[in-house]
Amino acid sequence: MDFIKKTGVILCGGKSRRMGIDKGSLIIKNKMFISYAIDAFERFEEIILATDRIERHDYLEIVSKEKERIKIIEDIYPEKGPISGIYTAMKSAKYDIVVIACDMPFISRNLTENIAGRLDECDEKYNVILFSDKRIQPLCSGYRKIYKDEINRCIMENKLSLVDFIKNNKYILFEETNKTYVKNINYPEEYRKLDGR
Ligand SMILES: Nc1nc2c(ncn2[C@@H]2O[C@H](COP(=O)(O)OP(=O)(O)OP(=O)(O)O)[C@@H](O)[C@H]2O)c(=O)[nH]1
Repeated sequence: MDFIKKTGVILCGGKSRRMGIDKGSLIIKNKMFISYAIDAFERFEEIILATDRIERHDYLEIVSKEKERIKIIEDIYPEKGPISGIYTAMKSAKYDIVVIACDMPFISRNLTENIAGRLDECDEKYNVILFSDKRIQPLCSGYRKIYKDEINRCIMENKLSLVDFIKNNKYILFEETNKTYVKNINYPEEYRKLDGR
């Protein structure tokens, strides 16, 4: 199989305050959320699990051993949210990155691959930002490694909004009408309602 020359990044840090337990370790149809995310990057040459503290997340160690292409990295800046995971991933990624969150169990391989394809097609200064469910989806988008220093500067200045970072730089929108792919599960009630859990 020819691998896609992009780095797939799965954000799996955070506090899970609303859910109460790590969202990546939740199970639907006998499979952990994190495994659905890994499957979405099946054809990517490199996969990064971006977490805040490795020792807190045993299940990440276990799933990372399933494939040689998976590595776990720890946020360089703690307590700064998803932007910190994206920055740390960019620093160690071989390629431009496609980012998804670990709490999107319906994510599709087609979607991640289409975002990767759009990164290849468009000018290399443009991030590729998903527009779905009537809004931009910064946690399911393609980012260029050239913005690493810019993102670092945002974090240093405590400007932690990814939406602001996106809007202050070059981007194109990638539209996806099926909003199910990016549905994320944040609350125990939402999890309980999932079919086949
Ligand atoms: N690497 C990394 N990922 C994060 C961090 N904060 C959140 N995430 C991830 O970003 C995605 C969205 O996170 P949220 O749902 O907004 O935050 P959360 O902390 O997971 O959950 P709440 O505490 O309930 O808001 C999830 O995939 C999280 O795993 C962080 O500080 N570092």
